[in-house]
Amino acid sequence: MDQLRRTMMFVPGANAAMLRDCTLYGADAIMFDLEDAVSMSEKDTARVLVYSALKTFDYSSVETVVRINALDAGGAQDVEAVVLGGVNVVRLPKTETAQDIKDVDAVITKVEAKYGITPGRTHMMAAIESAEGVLNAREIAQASDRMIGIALGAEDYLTSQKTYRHEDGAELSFARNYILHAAREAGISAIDTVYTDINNEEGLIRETSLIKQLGFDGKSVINPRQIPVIHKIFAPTQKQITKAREIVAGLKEAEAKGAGVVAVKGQMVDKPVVERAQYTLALAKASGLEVD
Ligand SMILES: CC(C)(COP(=O)(O)OP(=O)(O)OC[C@H]1O[C@@H](n2cnc3c(N)ncnc32)[C@H](O)[C@@H]1OP(=O)(O)O)[C@@H](O)C(=O)NCCC(=O)NCCSC(=O)C[C@@](O)(CC(=O)O)C(=O)O
Ligand SMILES: [Mg+2]
Repeated sequence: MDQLRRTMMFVPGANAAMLRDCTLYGADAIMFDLEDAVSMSEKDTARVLVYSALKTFDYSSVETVVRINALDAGGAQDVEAVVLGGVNVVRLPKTETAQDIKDVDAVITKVEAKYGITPGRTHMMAAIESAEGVLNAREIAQASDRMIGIALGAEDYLTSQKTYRHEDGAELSFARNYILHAAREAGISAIDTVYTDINNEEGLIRETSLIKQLGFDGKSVINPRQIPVIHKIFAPTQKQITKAREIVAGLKEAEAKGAGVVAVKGQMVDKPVVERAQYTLALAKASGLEVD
């Protein structure tokens, strides 16, 4: 299956201990932050620390992402440092237009050429954090071949919308659905926003269940305690795994008989049902569950 992105954990770039220990908690991706989790006075230090961490520590068990600053606020230096450090994905915050992505793409292309790095090796993703960004999500998602995902940044987005987080998430409904459609149209990942109330496990479960139901690939997280909660919700249940196995076996039987459609325990099984079953089994396997 595609790269698992159930959890993408923000790690403040100026915190050396967190940079060292962040792989211990089992997140699918680690997102080193050079933007809002770093004070203005620590921006240069954080850039150097993240570069050194990428060069020094073994992050091979995770996907590495760096949230850079805007290009006119130190972002160009951020890109040079982290592309040279070998990061997997550069995340642009507060993306408003496709041109924002093209501009960062051009800087990455220059840096890859300057240091003899395989062209296109560095991937990109966009965080969408404003009304303009949401409305341009389709063009943003397709702005570069480097794009692997788009994410909602709800804290900034809701500030721009003149509202705040509510329990039922109604205020995020349009942005979530639009971003998800834009990601699916482009064939890239859709990552939901952070849940900031770190001691509220019930709220995290409610929000994660909702975004999984919508079809998101995962969430940005800010604290290691959120990771197992989210992974548990994304893991298929034993009942879903059993059903998926029956469907895949049913298809094999149908193929052997030369039929395109078959009924498994009273349910019609055709191509989309089989694709979903195969995805369930791949997700179960990736979640470390027994599938055979
Ligand atoms: C919240 C808190 C201070 C709580 O700390 P506490 O220490 O009370 O937590 P504890 O649970 O006690 O920690 C137990 C152990 O885990 C270690 N540990 C904790 N967190 C860790 C971590 N993240 N990475 C690695 N290690 C970690 C800790 O060091 C300790 O290690 P040890 O001492 O060895 O036991 C801490 O988590 C934290 O700083 N989080 C990151 C915050 C952040 O990055 N915000 C910016 C991104 S959002 C944004 O910008 C909005 C957005 O832009 C988003 C979008 O765009 O998507 C939008 O607009 O919506
Ligand atoms: Mg933000």
